[in-house]
Amino acid sequence: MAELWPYLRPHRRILLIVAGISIVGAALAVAQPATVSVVIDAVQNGRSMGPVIALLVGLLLGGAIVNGVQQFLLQRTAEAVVLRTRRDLVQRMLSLPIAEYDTRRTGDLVSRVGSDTTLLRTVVTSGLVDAVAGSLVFLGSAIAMALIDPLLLGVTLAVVLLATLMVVFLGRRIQKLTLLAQTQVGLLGAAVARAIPGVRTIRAAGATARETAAVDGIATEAYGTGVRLAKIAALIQPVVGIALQGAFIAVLGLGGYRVATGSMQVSELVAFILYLFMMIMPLGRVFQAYTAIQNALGAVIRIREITALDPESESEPESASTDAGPVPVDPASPALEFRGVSFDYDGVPVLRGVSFRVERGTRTAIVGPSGAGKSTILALIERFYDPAAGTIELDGRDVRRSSRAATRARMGYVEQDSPVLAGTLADNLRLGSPEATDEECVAVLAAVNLTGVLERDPRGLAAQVGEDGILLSGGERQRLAIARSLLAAPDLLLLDEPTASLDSRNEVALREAIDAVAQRRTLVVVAHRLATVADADQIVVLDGGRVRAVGTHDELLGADALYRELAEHQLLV
Ligand SMILES: Nc1ncnc2c1ncn2[C@@H]1O[C@H](COP(=O)(O)OP(=O)(O)OP(=O)(O)O)[C@@H](O)[C@H]1O
Repeated sequence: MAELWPYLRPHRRILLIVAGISIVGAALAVAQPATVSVVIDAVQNGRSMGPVIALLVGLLLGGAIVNGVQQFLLQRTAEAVVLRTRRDLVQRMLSLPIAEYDTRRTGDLVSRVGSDTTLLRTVVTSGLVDAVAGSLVFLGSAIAMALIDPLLLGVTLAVVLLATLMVVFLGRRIQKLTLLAQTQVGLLGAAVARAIPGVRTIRAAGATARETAAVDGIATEAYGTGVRLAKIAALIQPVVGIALQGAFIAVLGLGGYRVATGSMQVSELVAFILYLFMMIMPLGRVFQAYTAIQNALGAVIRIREITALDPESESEPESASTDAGPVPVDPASPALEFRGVSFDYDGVPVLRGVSFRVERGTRTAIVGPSGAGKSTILALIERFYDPAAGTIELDGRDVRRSSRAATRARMGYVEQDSPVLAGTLADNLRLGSPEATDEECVAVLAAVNLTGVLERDPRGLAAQVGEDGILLSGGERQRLAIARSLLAAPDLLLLDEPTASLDSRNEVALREAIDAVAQRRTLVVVAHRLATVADADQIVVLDGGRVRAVGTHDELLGADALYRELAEHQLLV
């Protein structure tokens, strides 16, 4: 319960109310056998039965109504528990440090939000409150039974204890197996999430059958675990059944003997047997509750694995005024400066002592062989990761002295390969500037030569771009992302050129889009095509994580062998 309490705590008031209602329901139920006993006595002694029967009907009806209200409140609370857990989970999932997403599998994360949270529902509906009410009914019945015949009660409790021990033993196994089953559902999600975006590659490689078999294999394993769970859950019902029957037979035999010898009244035996049912029926529910809790605990382990992770840390701004307004900018300071920056991905060195300056309003290109660390430089400026050594300054100020949100708000960033999200053109444009008007959206699309995309679909801005923007070409995706940055009008734009080769028309369109954004702002482009950067104010040549040379195209052609080689490959000389 200690593990589950944090999820139930926000709903404790309504749960308390439901527990109160269920106690009323339990009291109404406990009163029924006693009333039946009074009816039997009345029949035996020829007294009037009218009022007692009316009372019995009232108890039955009242019990049914209370039960209905309780069920509704419980279901509603259960949904609220799931909603809150999903909210917390998604909020944490989207704010983890970027490095966390490098190693986690999307499908598995999705299944935690969808499937694991659902298991919390049953704790509330079939579990918790029933356990409280069930225990009370159990206690009430036990007291009533003790008053009627303590010996018969002793026999009953011995049987019940045996059943409880077995259920507790089985419950432990249920928790372990649920965790395994949910992990397998996560793996299944991950396998599907891998296959769907890669479906073109899989189809082209003729690997559809093998991929299907791989997913099928995981689904079959999940089935196997489900069956093992079902076997254990199936054992619980018969255990409770045997307890009921065993206790019933023992009580009937012993009680019948005592009635025959005259040491017990028939009405007492009938009432005792009714209490016996009343005691053991909720026991079935208490056991079910115990199973549901064990079940949920398996899922909670997976939910907590994410919610226990620290979100991306916020640097302490130097003073309260830092985030309150724009930072006073020293006009002499460069827009961006790297000073001896080194960085590792999980111990693998990627950047070593990188230093360069980017003056305000200029265009800087970063070039170098594949894997040199170019994209990593942009990731560090965006503060997706922090350097292991050295500093990065924006407007003469160490970025670690401002909050990440404030730093990011001052720049635009266009990712290399998937800078577009599923949804419409308008959704993508308004991602960073939700208040932009349709006219502004159309204008930025024109600025990056995307009017054609707007016109070819009658839905215009409401046209869908497909998963990861698959309905657009590589160049169009990049230009749409550039248009998005234009809308937010940042001072500094970081642009990671697409690695995919573009046809010459798209390349010209992309270059024009870059020219459009370069006006009135500082631009840092990771360039894979030197044609895009030949007219940059400065070019930083990166090789093996180190800066080899910095200069203009013409300077570098003469001074740097690697740059010259890259340029020759691209027929620029
Ligand atoms: N998230 C990551 N986790 C671990 N290693 C990474 C990660 N991203 C990149 N790397 C590694 O860091 C090195 C530099 O990668 P980076 O993407 O910065 O290179 P790049 O110069 O932009 O290459 P390209 O021109 O091919 O895009 C590569 O060896 C790459 O394998």
